[in-house]
Amino acid sequence: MDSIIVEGNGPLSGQIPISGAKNTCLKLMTAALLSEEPLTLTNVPRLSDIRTLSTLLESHGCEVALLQGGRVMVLSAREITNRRADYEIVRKLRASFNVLGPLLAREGEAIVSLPGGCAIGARKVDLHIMALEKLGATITLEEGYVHATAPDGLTGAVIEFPFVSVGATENALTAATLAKGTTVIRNAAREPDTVDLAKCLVEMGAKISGAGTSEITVEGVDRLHAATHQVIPDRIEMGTFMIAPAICGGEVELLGGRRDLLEAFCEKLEAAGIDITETEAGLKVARRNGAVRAVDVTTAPFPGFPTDLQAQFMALMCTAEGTSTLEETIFENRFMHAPELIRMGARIDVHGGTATVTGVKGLTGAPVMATDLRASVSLILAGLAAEGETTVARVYHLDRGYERIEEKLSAVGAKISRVKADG
Ligand SMILES: CC(=O)N[C@H]1[C@@H](OP(=O)(O)OP(=O)(O)OC[C@H]2O[C@@H](n3ccc(=O)[nH]c3=O)[C@H](O)[C@@H]2O)O[C@H](CO)[C@@H](O)[C@@H]1O
Ligand SMILES: C=C(OP(=O)(O)O)C(=O)O
Repeated sequence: MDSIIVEGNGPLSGQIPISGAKNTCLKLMTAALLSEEPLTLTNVPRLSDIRTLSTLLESHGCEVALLQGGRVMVLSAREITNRRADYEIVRKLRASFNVLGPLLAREGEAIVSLPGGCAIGARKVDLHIMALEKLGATITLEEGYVHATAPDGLTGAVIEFPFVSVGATENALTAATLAKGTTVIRNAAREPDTVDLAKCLVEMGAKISGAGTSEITVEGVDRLHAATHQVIPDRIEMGTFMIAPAICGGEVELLGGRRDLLEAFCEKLEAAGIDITETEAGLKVARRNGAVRAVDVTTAPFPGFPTDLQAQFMALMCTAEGTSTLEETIFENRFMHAPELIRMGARIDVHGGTATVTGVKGLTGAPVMATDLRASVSLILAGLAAEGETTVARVYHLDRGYERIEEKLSAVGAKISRVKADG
């Protein structure tokens, strides 16, 4: 397995282009299963998660063609040839569980393995199942697979989630597009990913209103048609790279960056003393002088502070002036980066869902282990701020979600390189 080597860095300067959003693109790809006609996606990120989901879609009979060096993807599901989503693929990423809604809505049956993804908590699927049952599906759990049937099709219903689930909202949304009648999804996720999915479904002919609010209404239609849709910028990649100049000093412009996708995070970064300016090309982030201040953070569904940026923010807080409290409310096991940061000299106490971070004068490079996607990148950020060399092992997690990360960070002056497993 490859490793990444990072050396402590001075100020960064330059531009980083932001790729299309992984978590959005994956859900858009599942929508292709709803129609016999092709869905063309542009601004597709080149990531292993995208390749893994392509393989899964191909296993259902969907043709996946990549154009323009992988930036454009044409998905044609003329015919569904297989309704079973295999454990060997689904275990690799959580989003693959979202083939369930589209397969069930189109075929009246889907057999999908319980998902995997980052080991950051129990990550149940009861809300997905509840939502599809409301739409009239019969669901059983058979040897690790969710078997859903609706031989006469799905029927619109009121689905009320007890708390926000991005994945369950999206499974309900895609399934409801082909259900008979009206579906109302209450306490729906408001994440930009969900809004972009709804937008794409509308472009495919679905009748959806209220996306971006807590109540989404879907009028079922008989069929969806061809569409072309541009994937929104990756707000998590953007937030990650905003931390780089914050932790090293300097000024970096994020090309294609959009503040509206990350308002809560931007406010916390500003409270820590970082300058953020909207430019014509995106967002400029600078730490011109002075130390970073400690700031408390609580993760929450959108528009709150994203759980996917908690690890990176913790890396920043490790060298901030003062003590900060980071509360993780989405996942019960998402502090796996803390022990690794401690190896680099950080002072962190974790109690349940709360981490208390006391800033230290400097971190020191160390060999560390990447445990999940966002944890991996937090170690790279910490490595950029540390004295000496940090080797981050097991970086396959990183390649799931960050496109050409060494290239992008090197371009702004970071000392980062990859050691290939085969030498
Ligand atoms: C609300 C939230 O921030 N969701 C994040 C979550 O989406 P993802 O869709 O993976 O997770 P959910 O939004 O569904 O999960 C939110 C919470 O609900 C729980 N749950 C979920 C479904 C279910 O059927 N039963 C259940 O109990 C989960 O265990 C979790 O504690 O991880 C993604 C990848 O890190 C992030 O991009 C999303 O922003
Ligand atoms: C945790 C993530 O991915 P997954 O849901 O596939 O584990 C992520 O994108 O941060």
